[in-house]
Amino acid sequence: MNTKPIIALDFPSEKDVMGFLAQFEEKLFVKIGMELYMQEGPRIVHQVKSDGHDIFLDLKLHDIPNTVKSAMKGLARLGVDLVNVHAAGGCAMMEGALEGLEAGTVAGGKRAALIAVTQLTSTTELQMQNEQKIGLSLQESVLHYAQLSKQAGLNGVVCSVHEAHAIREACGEDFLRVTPGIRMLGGEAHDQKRIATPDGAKKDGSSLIVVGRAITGADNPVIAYKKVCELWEEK
Ligand SMILES: O=C(O)c1cc(=O)[nH]c(=O)n1[C@@H]1O[C@H](COP(=O)(O)O)[C@@H](O)[C@H]1O
Repeated sequence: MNTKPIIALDFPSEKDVMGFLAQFEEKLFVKIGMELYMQEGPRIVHQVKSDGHDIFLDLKLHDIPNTVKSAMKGLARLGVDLVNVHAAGGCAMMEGALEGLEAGTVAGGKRAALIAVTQLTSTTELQMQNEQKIGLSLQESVLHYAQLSKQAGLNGVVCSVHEAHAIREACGEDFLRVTPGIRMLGGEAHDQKRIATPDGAKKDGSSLIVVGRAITGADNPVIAYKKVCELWEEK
């Protein structure tokens, strides 16, 4: 899989996205998430794909197994590269997602990689214990969800950089550790709680990084992206 930093296209409209992408000369790996997809639907996926970019479609499905299976079957037809669900939906739901993805992938086509969100990078250990009533440490909870996702046959997880190393040890190098919550040194965290720099992510075992506001909110997004790439490439 393409290992370029994934740029989160958290924009409200097609117009904003196209204006943003027009600044770049190279083909990118981008993430289309809820904000954009809820406004523009499958059309924006087709458009970004036809411009030659790789796509992580981040809709974080979380429902009963049958519903997720059917929804994933539909998403598979969009021909994206990476999709996700919430691991909290359970093993049967994740197996359903995989079945749907396989059933919906066109014959001879490449199936999207399927990953599961463990604990959101905006969650702290205290919040997890108080609000979700999970009596584990955050590291243990993330690791548990990673192992459950692996058992269900998924290709990896979304986690923070802080858990990536332990997941690689437990689940193997090929099991993807996709890490959002990426900030430049001293950059504003916004709503993220478990953050790291691109070079920290590389060092600590991320397979892929997801970067939104550090690039999209920069005065010059192309320069910001290049800086992230340099740090990510440096081992
Ligand atoms: O699944 C995700 O992509 C995701 C999971 C997670 O735990 N944390 C997280 O921030 N994300 C997404 O990653 C992006 C991070 O954006 P920034 O905080 O602006 O870099 C957003 O689009 C989030 O929806």
